[in-house]
Amino acid sequence: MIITVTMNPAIDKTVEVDHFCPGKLNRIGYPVTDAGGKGINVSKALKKLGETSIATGFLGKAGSDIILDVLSAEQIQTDFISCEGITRTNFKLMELDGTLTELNEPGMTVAREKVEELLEKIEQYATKDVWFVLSGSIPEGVDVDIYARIITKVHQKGAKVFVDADGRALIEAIKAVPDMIKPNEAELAEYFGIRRELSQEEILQLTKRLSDIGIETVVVSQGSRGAVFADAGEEKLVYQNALAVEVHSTVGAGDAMAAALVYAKEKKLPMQKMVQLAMAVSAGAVVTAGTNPPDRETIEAILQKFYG
Ligand SMILES: Nc1ncnc2c1ncn2[C@@H]1O[C@H](COP(=O)(O)OP(=O)(O)O)[C@@H](O)[C@H]1O
Ligand SMILES: O=P(O)(O)OC[C@H]1O[C@](O)(COP(=O)(O)O)[C@@H](O)[C@@H]1O
Repeated sequence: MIITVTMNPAIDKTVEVDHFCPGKLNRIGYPVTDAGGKGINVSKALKKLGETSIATGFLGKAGSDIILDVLSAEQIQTDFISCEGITRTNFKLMELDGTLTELNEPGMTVAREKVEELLEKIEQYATKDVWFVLSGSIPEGVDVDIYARIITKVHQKGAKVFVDADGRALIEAIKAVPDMIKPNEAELAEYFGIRRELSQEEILQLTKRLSDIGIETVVVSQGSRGAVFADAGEEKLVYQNALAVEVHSTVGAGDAMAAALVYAKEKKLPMQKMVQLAMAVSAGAVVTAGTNPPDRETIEAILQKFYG
């Protein structure tokens, strides 16, 4: 069983523009509106892979219907805690050359008792057959070490944890040694306090350093440059080029990759299959408009084309 936890869901509005001109009037077409937030995207991508999950976390009362309607239409089980406030809207501008500009709102403020409610809920779900997906930013009112607290609690019950976060939340989560993480290049650099672009050699070295902490699977995604995979069962790091596909929207590509990774772990697939699935599902998300994950046919077609 996979439980996705989204502390800060979002209604994503993605718009494709030829070229975005900062400081100028930019007229846009109709945006694609999606139910987003990292864990929610993972649940949606898992569904396309034929895997069920339960989506939990916090939802701001205003705007929650948009997210709940989408998840219900996709037959994804939900168990959110309703909070006062507005579910945020995040704006994404996709340019023809593949540049993505994101404007993410901070989200609602969560009351202390709601945090305790969520922790209790999560503890009840935790058994040795469960993978938790802790993904995305932490809203106001929630301590930044919440992911670390959850990891420690559910590990005691034998559950496994995947974390996709940035900044302080990632630093704290890593202290509790999750089972799998997927930082992107920028998050990797930030974690190690490096304020410049990393060379490929450095990315490999830093991936290895994270793996040496004891995190079973470390994947560093590098956008159009591909990804590096480190798995405790394997001696070598694996680097994969991104698959050459037509780019429509890179929003949600990281979450699609996260879904493929957790799916592969849950199904105990060998590393090579995990790598191929992660590359194909994330490439599929890039081909698909807006935040949405690729459908099954798109994934199968990409797997067939690139891996035979
Ligand atoms: N332009 C692209 N072409 C092909 N694949 C891509 C492209 N951008 C992203 N991907 C795929 O999606 C994965 C995740 O993208 P990335 O941007 O690194 O994640 P995040 O959204 O978490 O920052 C990449 O490792 C790659 O497999
Ligand atoms: O919680 P955060 O870090 O603000 O991220 C939320 C945003 O990330 C997304 O989940 C997309 O993430 P990726 O592009 O990394 O897959 C959007 O749906 C959402 O707007």
